[in-house]
Amino acid sequence: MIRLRDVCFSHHGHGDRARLTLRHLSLSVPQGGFRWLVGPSGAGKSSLLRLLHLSARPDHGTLEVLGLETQRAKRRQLAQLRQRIGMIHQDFRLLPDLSAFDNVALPLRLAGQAESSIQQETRDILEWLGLGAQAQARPDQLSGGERQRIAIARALVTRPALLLADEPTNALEESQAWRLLELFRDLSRNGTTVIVATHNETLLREAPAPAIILRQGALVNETDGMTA
Ligand SMILES: Nc1ncnc2c1ncn2[C@@H]1O[C@H](COP(=O)(O)OP(=O)(O)OP(=O)(O)O)[C@@H](O)[C@H]1O
Repeated sequence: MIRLRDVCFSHHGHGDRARLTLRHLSLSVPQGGFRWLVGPSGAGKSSLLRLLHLSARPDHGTLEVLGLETQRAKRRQLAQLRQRIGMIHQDFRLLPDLSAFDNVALPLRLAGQAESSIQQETRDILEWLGLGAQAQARPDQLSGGERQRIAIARALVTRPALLLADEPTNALEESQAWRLLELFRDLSRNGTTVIVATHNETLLREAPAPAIILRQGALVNETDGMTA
């Protein structure tokens, strides 16, 4: 379960006056729920994903992620919680000096998993995403779509309970985007909460699902089908 009550958030930049980026957001997503996250550029979609990924904290209000109220949680609880969250960043954030394989394996290594199962699971997900042949390539030797699929593999390899995706299809061909969407839906049917920020009109039109709609940091409404 994800629950926000009256959450406000501002970016505190260098010397700039902080501007309210998210305004009094209250919403909830049940475990296993799938939500599109939509709104014009600058509406606050990435900022909301940052809060849910525990990379930033609300200035105000309460934020519950996977049942844990984050403001009351201890540092260790937050670290454990973070290991249950998969995040696909808009700019991929791959480590440039590591191979595709080692980028994907990293969260499993950080979680202290046995090397034999790391090898197996990393190979499996790379194969599934059609990247078996690129396993030893570094990110700068890969295309944009391949890099995006590495970022997707890294987010999925830990089988997260919450998957957050920021524009995960923008470098993908249409057939790959549909395949990814099917995967997200399967994950959600199997109990993973999935929140996908997108501008992809085709996906939104062809795959109606409840949407969290933001405008200028405020929630417009949550719909049960098509987005506004
Ligand atoms: N690191 C930052 N420092 C200061 N302001 C920021 C920072 N990141 C985002 N903002 C501001 O916060 C607001 C919301 O940005 P955010 O990236 O969350 O929007 P978005 O809906 O994800 O946009 P896009 O669709 O273009 O990715 C914008 O006004 C943006 O300029």
